[in-house]
Amino acid sequence: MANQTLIAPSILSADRLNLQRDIQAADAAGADLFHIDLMDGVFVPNLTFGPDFIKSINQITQVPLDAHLMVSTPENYLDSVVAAGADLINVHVESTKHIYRVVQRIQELNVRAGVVLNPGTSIASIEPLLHIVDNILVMTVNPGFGGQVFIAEMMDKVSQLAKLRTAHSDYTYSIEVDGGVNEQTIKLCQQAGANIFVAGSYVFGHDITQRINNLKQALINENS
Ligand SMILES: O=C(CO)[C@@H](O)[C@H](O)COP(=O)(O)O
Repeated sequence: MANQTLIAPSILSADRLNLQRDIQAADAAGADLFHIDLMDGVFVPNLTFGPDFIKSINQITQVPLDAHLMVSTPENYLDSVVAAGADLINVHVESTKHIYRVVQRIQELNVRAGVVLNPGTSIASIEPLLHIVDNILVMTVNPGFGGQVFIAEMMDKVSQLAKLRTAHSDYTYSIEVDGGVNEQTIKLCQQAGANIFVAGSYVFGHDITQRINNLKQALINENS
């Protein structure tokens, strides 16, 4: 996962009444990772899924699962999210008083640990974590809702993180982007140095196979 290019459809935008259909369509279309947003209505003004939901998804797909915890006190959910089958857990810096301990705990549970930077959160806030984290998720919208407009200014943050990783041999994190990713913005994200691309409303509610192919094609064309 560290340097692999991964397309991660965000389940938030899937059809709730036809979740299995949408997830299996994305799986068949070559989704590399499913991004699952857990929101508690406190850390962000929206409510979504809990650990049981991750468990259900894990039963219908072999695709690895990326749990994005938009909850206060994420330490309360780590064990159950891991037991449910998450392969990567992303935690917001502001959501806990003990972000270093949370990262360590996720890794003790043998799961990849990521930290999330909101648009208003600086790289400096995670500087002490850069040598231990497995992933950094750069939010390219404000967290809480699908279908928002991509904030292009966040590309500076992505390129700084990529440069820091090149400059430090002990930094091994992958760089994930989330919010407003489509066949155009994905190219900007890749140019800046991201390798995991979350896309919700661009993929779901449309021809899922076509949309995932478009994203993959945009990356191939960008490379050639
Ligand atoms: O974390 C979030 C929203 O807070 C995302 O994962 C959204 O699900 C992305 O949706 P789009 O911006 O791609 O529609």
